[in-house]
Amino acid sequence: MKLDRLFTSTLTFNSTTPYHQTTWQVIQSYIQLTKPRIILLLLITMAASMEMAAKGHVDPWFLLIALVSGTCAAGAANTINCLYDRDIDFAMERTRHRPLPSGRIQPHDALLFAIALTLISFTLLAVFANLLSASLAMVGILVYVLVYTHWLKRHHSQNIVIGGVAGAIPPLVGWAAVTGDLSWAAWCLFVIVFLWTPPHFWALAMMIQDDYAKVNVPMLPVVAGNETTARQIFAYTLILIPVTLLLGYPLDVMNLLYPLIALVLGGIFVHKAWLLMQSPSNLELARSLFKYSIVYMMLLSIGIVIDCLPITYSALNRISGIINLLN
Ligand code: HEM
Ligand SMILES: CC(C)=CCC/C(C)=C/CC/C(C)=C/COP(=O)(O)OP(=O)(O)O
Repeated sequence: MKLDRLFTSTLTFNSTTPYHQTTWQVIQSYIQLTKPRIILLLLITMAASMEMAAKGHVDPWFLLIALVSGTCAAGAANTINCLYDRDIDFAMERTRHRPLPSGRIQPHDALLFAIALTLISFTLLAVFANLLSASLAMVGILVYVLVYTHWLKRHHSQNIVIGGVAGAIPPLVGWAAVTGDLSWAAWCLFVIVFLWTPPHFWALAMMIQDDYAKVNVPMLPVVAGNETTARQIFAYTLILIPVTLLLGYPLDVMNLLYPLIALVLGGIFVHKAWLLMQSPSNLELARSLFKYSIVYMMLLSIGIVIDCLPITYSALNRISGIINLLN
């Protein structure tokens, strides 16, 4: 597999079919190319990291600029992934209607779009935040494109474990943008997203493994079967819970609310993974786990933000004051 596939305008399918579209349809196609729903969750993890780093005092304009930069970096990474994978995307039912395989966007236009997004992202972060956060965003793009998409996705069943590093980088970008460096707490958030990725993706891969098998992508359920995949999913969710609690103790960057939220959300995650491990061929359980993985990461990040807000801190102080009075 060569990287020059990014620059060739045709592959094994007809990607140059003339396609008539209105301006709004063209805009929609470009937005689709960036996989916007995935970006939203990436941004939520990044925002949580920023609030944690600033103890709930991030300037709203700075937050906005950082999130726009994050959107551009992730959008660029996803666009290049769509460009590289347009042959297998054409062959799979789930992805056949994406802008490149369906011919709504031409490969060279997608490449220019990705380059523009990359430049915007780097410039915004370098100018309004710092060079460390800008460089980390570039590392995110490189890991996703080179390590995951190019080297691992089509060649190794642990592709998404190592490739998951890319999806875990936005919290590092967020923390670095606020503080100019990286602390243990930032790395802890990185590890949380890293450990969350295999259960998130393998649950989905169990449902769509026939598609992956058809295009010879060695996702774990295709290569090792549902039983092994469900066991590995369970192991990752189990390790995830204590790691989420590290933010409370010993890192001490969270108050009391966060550990409670992390325990409840983690308990549900492990329970769902346990049920799947008991019946690995039950794809309804896999679907439920995949959907919950998204809710989990969203609520955990929101939990971090709420816990960091000064208003939560003063409310908790007031409650503990009342409890002390009652005693
Ligand atoms: C290497 C790591 C990852 C892989 C291989 C992966 C793979 C996937 C795939 C194949 C889908 C289905 C997309 C579709 O149907 O078009 C999906 C959905 C999703 N992923 Fe991931 N993912 C990864 C990491 C992440 C990360 C780090 C996040 C955010 C923190 C994330 C958030 C989401 C969300 C929100 C959806 C649902 C999108 C929708 O509603 O259509 N993913 N993921
Ligand atoms: C800081 C920074 C820029 C980080 C980039 C992080 C990033 C874009 C993560 C995306 C993870 C993801 C959606 C993988 C799916 O790819 P896939 O090719 O397996 O999915 P597909 O089969 O749906 O195309």
